[in-house]
Order: sequence, then structure tokens, then C-alpha cells
Amino acid sequence: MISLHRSCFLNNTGISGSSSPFSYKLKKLPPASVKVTALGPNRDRNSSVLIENNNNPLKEIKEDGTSSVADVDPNPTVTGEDRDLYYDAAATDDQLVTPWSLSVASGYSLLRDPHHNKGLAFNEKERDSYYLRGLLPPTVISQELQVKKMMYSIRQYQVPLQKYMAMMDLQELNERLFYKLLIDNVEELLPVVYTPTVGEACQKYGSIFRRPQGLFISLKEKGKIHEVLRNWPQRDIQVIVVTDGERILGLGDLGCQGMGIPIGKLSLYTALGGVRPSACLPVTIDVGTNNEQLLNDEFYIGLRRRRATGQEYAELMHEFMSAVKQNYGEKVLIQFEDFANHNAFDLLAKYGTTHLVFNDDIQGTASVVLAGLVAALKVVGGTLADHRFLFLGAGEAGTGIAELIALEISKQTNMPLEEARKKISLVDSKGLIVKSRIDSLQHFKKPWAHDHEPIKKLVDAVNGIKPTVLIGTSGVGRTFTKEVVEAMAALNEKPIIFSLSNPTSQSECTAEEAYTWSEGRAIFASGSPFDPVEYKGRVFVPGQANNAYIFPGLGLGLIMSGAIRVHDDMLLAASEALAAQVTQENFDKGLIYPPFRNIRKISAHIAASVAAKAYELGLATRQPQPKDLVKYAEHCMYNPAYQSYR
Ligand SMILES: NC(=O)C1=CN([C@@H]2O[C@H](COP(=O)(O)OP(=O)(O)OC[C@H]3O[C@@H](n4cnc5c(N)ncnc54)[C@H](OP(=O)(O)O)[C@@H]3O)[C@@H](O)[C@H]2O)C=CC1
Ligand SMILES: CC(=O)C(=O)O
Ligand SMILES: [Mg+2]
Repeated sequence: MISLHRSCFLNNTGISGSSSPFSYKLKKLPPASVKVTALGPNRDRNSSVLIENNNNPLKEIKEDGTSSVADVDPNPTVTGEDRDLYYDAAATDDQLVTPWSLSVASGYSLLRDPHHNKGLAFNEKERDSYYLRGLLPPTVISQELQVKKMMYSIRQYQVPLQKYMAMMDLQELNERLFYKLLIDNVEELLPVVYTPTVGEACQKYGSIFRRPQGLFISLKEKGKIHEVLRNWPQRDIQVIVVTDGERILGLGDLGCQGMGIPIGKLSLYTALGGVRPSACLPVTIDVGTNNEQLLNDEFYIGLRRRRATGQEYAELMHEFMSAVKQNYGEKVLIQFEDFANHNAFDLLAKYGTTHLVFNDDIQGTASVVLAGLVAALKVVGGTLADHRFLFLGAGEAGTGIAELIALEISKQTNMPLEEARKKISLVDSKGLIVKSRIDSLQHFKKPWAHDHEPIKKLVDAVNGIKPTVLIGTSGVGRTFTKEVVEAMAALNEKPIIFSLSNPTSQSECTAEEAYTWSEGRAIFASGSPFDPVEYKGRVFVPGQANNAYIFPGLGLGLIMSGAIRVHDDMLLAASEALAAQVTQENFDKGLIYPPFRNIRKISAHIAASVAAKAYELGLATRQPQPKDLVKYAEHCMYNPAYQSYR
């Protein structure tokens, strides 16, 4: 006799899959008559799932997939309902299975289960049904009041890292409240869970690490990655953000502590793009670090060795990429994040043809910057082809943006791509990229080696090339000096200046510097947020040119269309969709990006455009194509409002 466990675990009864480490499939059973009950303690590998269908004999489905009629108590201790659990973001309406009845964790375990805990918002009935009496103080409050209370307490912290830690604690305590807080206060909390604070969190991750929020896959796990993926409690994974920690923002090699980045990016997938949290998996690949300070830090949490390279590195990455496909199928989206450029381009080229992957730093960034430029041209005038672009920094972000601009110019004018590229020049740590350097250049810089005399200093490159647009992707702070900004302002009535490097400390210049040195004429955007600036009685609101505008909507579009590959045209589509969201009211305020507070609407439009492109290119597998993709995207989005457990 299998007995029902009082604190049994609430399983994910999506169309297929499970949130416990064994797998089972529930397909097209008549709704309203299906009861699913998890047995055994939470995440117990020996657990099994019981299915009751129209009161027919209960079936027990075991971890190995076999099933048998079980002799069990048919009345689950508790039942509940949670849309999130059976709602498949990628399901079409007719596939949506609504009235599943689920058993949930109860009592103390329920209060410790971040996916289902509601804290003081559990109502009287739920407190009775779920054995919560006495475990909570008597008051019952709404989720809205919980948000107010939490915002009040977060605002008491003066130190950004303390706010970050309070948010991480909340995510571990009450996931829905965390996302409601983030969605409802996105402009205030984005700098807390994302750049700039996430940079400091990564630097100190060894000291602040508390609980696993993602998977650490190190060289120690070589040969076992398939099993390691199965240790993650969720099975129905739709998006993975993976880093190897070698280029974390502009902070360099942070090794295993780069984990803060995939965690932060994925929280934005949910908050900004509406992807279910249970479908998101943060991963850090640990192949060592070349950061001496970390290697000598007694609190460092990663492998204490120098970075593996060459075959050793490639083999671990390949095992990971293969295991991901084997575990989650070919439609799982993999976002490469903050890899150093000597691996990033090669990984993208290698896996771009076999997996659903993109590199956020190369492609997502390009898409957001192109959108900002298209919007800026409405203020400045002219087409992209009429402008000249100069970059400080010729790595992933710099060459990625440059290539997308060239592609767009080439599309708009039918100009050969090679000709379009000549409108764009890049400066790296050795100076302007020119033909005479070609033999010593990394492969991704070679297309940008134009006929020009060598120039060492940025200000000389500005005066020599006379750009209308200056973009910083160097990862080095304060490199747009007064001299450089003044040179841009002398050449242009409205110079476009983007300081994209993160976090704030690495920004090529501050918003105040850009507006002051250009006498209020710059069209300015930065990677990390800056406050509005008052200059000679006028208030200037800087834009935030950050790939966070793009990847959540791009990801949702890929998932909801069941795309199997990412294509450059999807990034162009995302970029156009973002630019189209800038309203006249935004322009009137000097904004070239729409406000982040509208991000869910923006993401729905981006997702719809990306999905439409996927269908057009024959890369979408979800059929039939929904008629109204924007509505469909909105409909797919995760809603953090509490569910009532019956
Ligand atoms: N706003 C956003 O959404 C995004 C911002 N970024 C930011 O962009 C920055 C760069 O990222 P990424 O392109 O991936 O990094 P890479 O390491 O790939 O590229 C950095 C580039 O900057 C050059 N560089 C370094 N120091 C100097 C210097 N003193 N003068 C001139 N050039 C210099 C490097 O030159 P060399 O090749 O000679 O070494 C290299 O070409 C980071 O700070 C990152 O946070 C990145 C992605 C998105
Ligand atoms: C924003 C981002 O992806 C970066 O700075 O690396
Ligand atoms: Mg990045």
C-alpha cells in the first residue's frame, strides 16, 4: 500500500514533464476528471505519480516510465490548483488543460516552498486545508499589501547590494511575490537585480552565496553532465542562460561567481518577457579562472585552477550542449552570456546550426542598439546610410552591433555588405582597426580593417573619421573624455553618443558628462541606468541601451512559435519592433527608448515580430500559427498573481 504523504510535492502537470526528478507524461486526458497526486517526500527519486481518471482505477507511473494499477488511498490529503503548473506557455488554446487537480505541499513545507508559498496572504480556508494554523500570525493580507510592505523594507536599505540580497531572499521565499514586486516596480528594481548591482553581487558571490539558484557544471562533472542536469528540480526547461564567467560585464574574469548573471538575466525573462520561472535554468560552466585575486581568495567558490582551454574546454562545452538537447529537446533556447570573445564567436558559429542558440552580447546588444539608432535618426534626421559610425571597443558587442548596422544599411539601400561596412570604423586597445594590421587581427575584426592610416588615440580617430555616431563598447570607464565629447559636439549639431559598457563604473562617460560637454546637444544612451540630468534649466532623460529590452521578448517569440533556430532576420525584426514602440510622447521628452515600465507590452510586440519571422522563414514548429501573435504573446505570459488553492 502506498500511503499519501502529508507534505507531498506539487508536481508540474504541464502537457508533459514534471517538476520532480522523474518524468511522466499526461496527454489529452479529459479535463475536470483528472486528478494527479504526487506521493512521497518532495523530490524523492522513488516518488511516483498517481493518476485518477473518471474514478477509474488509479494508475501509478514510476520513474522508469512503467505504470501499474496501484492500491492506494484515492483521497489526496490536499488538492489545489495552480495555473502556472499546467499552463504551457507554448500551448495553443485548445491544448490548454484547465481544471487539473493537484496535490500540493502542505504545512511547514508549503511555507518553505518558494513556488507556492504565499506567506500572510494564505486565506482562512487555505490555512485550514493546508495545515498552516499556528504557523502564521493571524492576520491575512493581500498580495498588493505584501508588495507595498516589501518595497517599504527594500527602500530602507541604503546599500544597493543589501537591496539585491533582500530581493534574492524574497525569490527564495516567495517566488510570485518576487515577480510581482519586480514587474510592478521595474524601473526601481531593475538596477537592483540587474546592472549595475548584479556586477557587485558577482564580485562578492562567494561571500553571499546561500542556496542553489542555478546549476554549477565544472570540470569535475565531466562525463556526468546528463545526470547533473537531472538534479535540477524542474524538467520542462524552455530557456537556459549559460556563462563561463570569463567576461562578466566589464569586470573581467569572475570565474564561477559569474553565476549572478544567468540568474539575473533569467529573472528578467520572467519579469520582462513572461516566461514561466519554472521553465528557466541558469547555468555556470566552471573551467577555472585566471583571476589571481579569486584564486587566492579563501571564500572563492569555484574550481581553484587556471582556466582550461583548447580541447579540454571544447569537450566540456560540447558535452553540455549535447546533454541539454538530450534532456530538453531541440526547442530549448540557449543564451550564451558573458563568454570572453575568444570563445564566444566560435561557440556561436559551432552551435548556431545545431541548436536554438544566440549570443546576447553579440546579437541581443546589436538589436537593442540598432533600435536606439533608428529612433535617434527620427530626431537627428537622415537614414542609417547617411551616417558614419565610430566604435571604441571591437569585441563581441562592438563588432556585433557594427555587423547588424551594416546588414540593415545593405538591406535598406541594396548596397553590398562590404560597402556598408565602410561606413563603420572601430578602435580597439591598439588603436584604429586598419588594413595594415590585418594579419594580427582576430577573425571577427578583419571585416572592419579599412584603408586608413593608423591612429592610436580615440580623439584623433574622431577628428579623422568625423563620425556622427560614437559608441562605447570597450568595457573601460571614462574613456569618452571631455576632449572626445567636445570633438563630437564640434562636428555635429546633435552628436549621438552611446556609452554601453557595464556596470556604471565602466561606462565610457556619464550622462552628466555627455550632456554638459556637448552643451546639452548629445543624444545619449548608456548600458547601465543614469538619473536624469539638469543642464542650464533643462532636464535630459538618458536612454538605457541594454539588451534587457530585447532578449526577454526574443526568447518568448522563439518559445511560442516553437522555433528551432535563431536567424539574423529575427534580431532585425526584434529591433524594428522595439523602435516602433517609441511614441511621439517619448520623443518629445528626448527619449529614444520606450520606458521600461511598459516592458511587458514591448516584449509582447517583440515576441510577435520574432515569431512572425520564424513562421515566415519556416523555422517555427508550432502549428497552426496563431492569428493575432501580439495577443497570443500576452496570453502566454506568466502572471505572478497568487492562485487560490482549493
Ligand atoms: N549595454 C549592453 O546591453 C551591453 C554592454 N556590454 C558591455 O560592453 C563592454 C564590452 O563587452 P564585449 O564587447 O563583450 O567585450 P570584449 O572583451 O569582447 O571587447 C572589448 C573590446 O574593447 C577593447 N578595449 C579594451 N580596452 C580598451 C581601451 N582602453 N581602449 C580601446 N579599446 C579597448 C578591446 O580591445 P582588444 O580587442 O584590443 O583587446 C576589445 O576590442 C562590457 O563592459 C560589457 O558590459 C556588452 C554587451 C551588452
Ligand atoms: C548587458 C550585458 O549583457 C553585458 O553588459 O554584458
Ligand atoms: Mg552580457
